[in-house]
Amino acid sequence: MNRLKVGIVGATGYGGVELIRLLSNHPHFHIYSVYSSSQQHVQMVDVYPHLANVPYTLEQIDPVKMAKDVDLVFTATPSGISSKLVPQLINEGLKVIDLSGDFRLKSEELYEKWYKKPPAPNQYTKQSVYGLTEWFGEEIHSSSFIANPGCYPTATLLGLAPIVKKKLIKEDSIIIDAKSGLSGAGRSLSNVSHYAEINENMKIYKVNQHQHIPEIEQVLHRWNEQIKPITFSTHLVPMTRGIMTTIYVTLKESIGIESLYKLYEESYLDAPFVRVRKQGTFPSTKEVSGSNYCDIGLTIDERTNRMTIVSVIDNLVKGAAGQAIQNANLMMGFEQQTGLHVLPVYP
Ligand SMILES: NC(=O)C1=CN([C@@H]2O[C@H](COP(=O)(O)OP(=O)(O)OC[C@H]3O[C@@H](n4cnc5c(N)ncnc54)[C@H](OP(=O)(O)O)[C@@H]3O)[C@@H](O)[C@H]2O)C=CC1
Ligand SMILES: CC(=O)N[C@@H](CCC(=O)OP(=O)(O)O)C(=O)O
Repeated sequence: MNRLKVGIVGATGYGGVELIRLLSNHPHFHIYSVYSSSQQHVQMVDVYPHLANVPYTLEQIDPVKMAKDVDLVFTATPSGISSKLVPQLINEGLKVIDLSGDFRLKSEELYEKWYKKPPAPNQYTKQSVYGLTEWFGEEIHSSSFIANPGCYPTATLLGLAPIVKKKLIKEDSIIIDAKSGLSGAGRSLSNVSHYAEINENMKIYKVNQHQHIPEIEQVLHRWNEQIKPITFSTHLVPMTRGIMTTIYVTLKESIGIESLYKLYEESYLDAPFVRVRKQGTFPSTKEVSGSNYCDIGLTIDERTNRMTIVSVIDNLVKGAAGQAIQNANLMMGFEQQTGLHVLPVYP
């Protein structure tokens, strides 16, 4: 079988370089071109010395030429850039998986409010399918344009889906306490990601203003219209990769822990990348690092009737490049695991 030719825009960033790592093992996708807005005719090895044996040279972003060269493009570009670039790629007939937040929110007002940027043209946002693979697989399969989910929403929504869909929780009770490693902020340096600022430190940021709040609420409403606004806090922790979301919800009625485990296990029976942990155990970020897994642990506090759900992912894999490839697999009719059979890197 001829391999499908794919292109990567933003290959010099963390999402892009993770796409290169994972696609290098893919039996059906072949990285044909990598593109950059700032560096052309530069070899990838000169940007990333760890890619010493990778032959790619950065090319100019030219939608017309791209459409002649490749079948599918991953855009690992910042929000505000994808909104302008992706429509050009779609107009050229390319299939697109966009890793940014530009096409995830269906409401232009919400995008402007939370991203503080002009929204993408509505006709393209309407076409996009939200790529939370485990729950929207059928739509993804019949789509040619995916808005790949944010990293925090991926961990949060996979943790909440079974109980929200079954309407088991009080609708105004969702609190999400989330932590991320530094690579979640991308490759460009800021004061926040300065070693001296983050080493042996922990910081809360974007308090009640995080752009992933409306993304999470949009999906929760698809599952249960009665869900009320969530409380969602994000923290930077001194590690390179990983996201942990600790989610608190109040149950409407008391439910045995055995029944909850049964619900989660049944919900993810056909989801090879979601691992519901054994009762009484909780996942840590290192236990999924470098892999496409989302690991979930659960418990109920019988004194308060509150449930605690812990969901961990690698932000660059299941939170970005891995899920993007999982979606590309479904879109092209391959098994979702194709090319993603990697165990976590431990320790
Ligand atoms: N890091 C993460 O964990 C996650 C990131 N995302 C999203 O994925 C996208 C990429 O993130 P990430 O890789 O971390 O970011 P980085 O900052 O590491 O890389 C982004 C890349 O975008 C390219 N770029 C910048 N400006 C332009 C432009 N005007 N036109 C075309 N390309 C441009 C740059 O490459 P060049 O200069 O070579 O063009 C840059 O290397 C973002 O939208 C991010 O929000 C989503 C989930 C998780
Ligand atoms: C650690 C860190 O800074 N993480 C980033 C994740 C950004 C991201 O992925 O943005 P979009 O999903 O909106 O594209 C943040 O919290 O803003």
